[in-house]
Amino acid sequence: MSRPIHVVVLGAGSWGTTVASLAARNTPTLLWARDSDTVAEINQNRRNSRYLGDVELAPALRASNDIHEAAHSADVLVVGVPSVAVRETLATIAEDLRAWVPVVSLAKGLEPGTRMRPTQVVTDALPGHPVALLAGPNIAGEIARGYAAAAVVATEDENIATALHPLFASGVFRLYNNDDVLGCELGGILKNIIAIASGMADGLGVGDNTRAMVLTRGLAEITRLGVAMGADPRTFAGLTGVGDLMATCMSPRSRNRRAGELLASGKTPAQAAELLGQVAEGIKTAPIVMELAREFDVAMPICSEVDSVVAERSSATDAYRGLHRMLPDGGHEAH
Ligand SMILES: NC(=O)C1=CN([C@@H]2O[C@H](COP(=O)(O)OP(=O)(O)OC[C@H]3O[C@@H](n4cnc5c(N)ncnc54)[C@H](O)[C@@H]3O)[C@@H](O)[C@H]2O)C=CC1
Ligand SMILES: O=C(CO)COP(=O)(O)O
Repeated sequence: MSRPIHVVVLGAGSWGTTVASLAARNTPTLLWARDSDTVAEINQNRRNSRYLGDVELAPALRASNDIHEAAHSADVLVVGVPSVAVRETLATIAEDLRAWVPVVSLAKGLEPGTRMRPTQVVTDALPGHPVALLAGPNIAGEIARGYAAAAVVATEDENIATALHPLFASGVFRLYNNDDVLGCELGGILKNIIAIASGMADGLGVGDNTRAMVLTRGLAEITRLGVAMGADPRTFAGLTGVGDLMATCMSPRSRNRRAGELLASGKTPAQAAELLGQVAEGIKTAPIVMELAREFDVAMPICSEVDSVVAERSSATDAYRGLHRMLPDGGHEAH
């Protein structure tokens, strides 16, 4: 009988823990957490209360503090740390990982400085390892609680995608394949910025039509940049495009949407990040996306407004000027 595939997940935040718990229902799975209290809580109480409250994790899930031992035991490695930490985390374990172990990226941001997508960073840090992306409308807290969802395994090698499915899928977590890694990854990265705009809209109390306009025009600018960079336009109509945009812009659990609400209430980006206590990738990604917009000569007016707010050049109210409620006398309501 063949030995089961061992999955190792690096990063025990809300999504890394959720994906590890999904995998642990299918195959032996080890979750690396840098915090020893988190390791103890997962192993003893099947909880990661800092990130997932009272959610009960899969009984078979094990956690460890030892990143080297964890990486050494991996047949499949999942990277669940924020985008800014992907390179340094993988550099730590480059010598521990066996040859050809596939690496699955969960991150939805761009690396400051290089402007690389997380799958590009993986290839750079671990040359020779097949790389895949897991993306889609996947708010961690809901999936951890067992609500149904779907995601896309994006990789250029269909055999790898097919081999990964049984490790993560369940009756309520459906997986699809897509070989447009660029389009799938950009959809997940760029929607975070539109979600900040959507949160600002909620915070300012604009109408539902106004918010729908922002989402629809947001999808248009995501697609424009993606196509200019070489992605397939059809990808943006799927789960990793409009699907993830809808979930993130509408969910009260989305950290990016909540960051937008906090900015609308007058908090600075630093205060918003502090209050969230979890990563909202769009805050750091917005200026990098504007560099790409300039390089590819693509108009991205909504991302530009969000970039101005997170750089503290303007306020959320400024960003929504012209989109406020018109009063009977023809004036505009000030927020
Ligand atoms: N939470 C969600 O619903 C989803 C999140 N994602 C993406 O997954 C990635 C991870 O997000 P979350 O788990 O939500 O983040 P989180 O903020 O909940 O947790 C981040 C984890 O990474 C660790 N970490 C942070 N900086 C680190 C560093 N320098 N070195 C090592 N570990 C570090 C933290 O200790 C924590 O365990 C992000 O790129 C996010 O956009 C993708 C889909 C869904
Ligand atoms: O990417 C996500 C859902 O698919 C998570 O969004 P937030 O990071 O805004 O919570």
